Amino acid sequence: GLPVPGALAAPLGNGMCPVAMYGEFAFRHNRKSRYALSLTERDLAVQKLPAVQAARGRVVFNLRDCVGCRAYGADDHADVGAYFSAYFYPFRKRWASPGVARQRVEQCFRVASTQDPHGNLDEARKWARAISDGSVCNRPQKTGELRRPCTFLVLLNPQSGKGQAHTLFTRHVQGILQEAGILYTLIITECQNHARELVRETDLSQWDALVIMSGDGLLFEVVNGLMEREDWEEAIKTPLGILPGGSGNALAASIHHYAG
Ligand SMILES: Nc1ncnc2c1ncn2[C@@H]1O[C@H](COP(=O)(O)OP(=O)(O)OP(=O)(O)O)[C@@H](O)[C@H]1O
Repeated sequence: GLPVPGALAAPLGNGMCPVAMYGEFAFRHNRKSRYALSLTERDLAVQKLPAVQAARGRVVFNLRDCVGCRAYGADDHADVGAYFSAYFYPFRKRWASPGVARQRVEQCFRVASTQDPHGNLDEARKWARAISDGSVCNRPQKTGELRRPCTFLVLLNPQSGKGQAHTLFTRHVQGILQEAGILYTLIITECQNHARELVRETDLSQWDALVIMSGDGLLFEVVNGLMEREDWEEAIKTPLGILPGGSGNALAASIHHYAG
């Protein structure tokens, strides 16, 4: 990015945090307009240029709502530009129903400050790293240092609920894991106690978290599997996640409600 221009730094920040990075880019799918990006510890402000009036054409994304950011080169060899995409899930008003829900917003920028594709890619990577780091620092529950890449074991019960867990995973979860840069192994349980036995025997050091996509029953099995291990005292500290795949999903609903 460009050096932070002193005169712009204060108004573009959120008033509390100084601007850590500043750059001017186009959107991936609209190269005509240019946007000023200001990254602070808390948020990413996107200001359409020229900034005629404060707060017009300006959108601020909270890094707490960001699941990840990745950088990549152009598909087209004739394009010297590089790209970075940030994935946000802010609360937005629902369409045609009351209340708010998290909705996906992808912001994809084109870096073309030089004629050198490698230089542009380095710049895009710097932004992607800074935005990803910022999103991790802003998570409500900090679970210590995250290993990169982070690796999950996902246990999915294909029979749970109306038998739609696998479809729901493919349609809604897979993409978010990719956006967050999380590697995962998906195990589809074949019968009762499959997950319990697997968790009892597996080398847990391979996984940063165990994610259950099912109802309460499969989580119950996984907790039992962890407690049946010789190293249960350590094993039970493995972070567990639950994604609603069952019919009731009472536990998933309350955990996600309290986790925001
Ligand atoms: N492939 C499978 N075939 C049959 N049963 C399975 C399979 N995999 C897991 N199970 C068992 O199915 C039981 C019910 O699963 P779970 O509670 O997760 O779903 P559910 O009953 O649909 O959800 P909810 O608790 O929300 O009503 C669990 O005890 C689990 O051991």
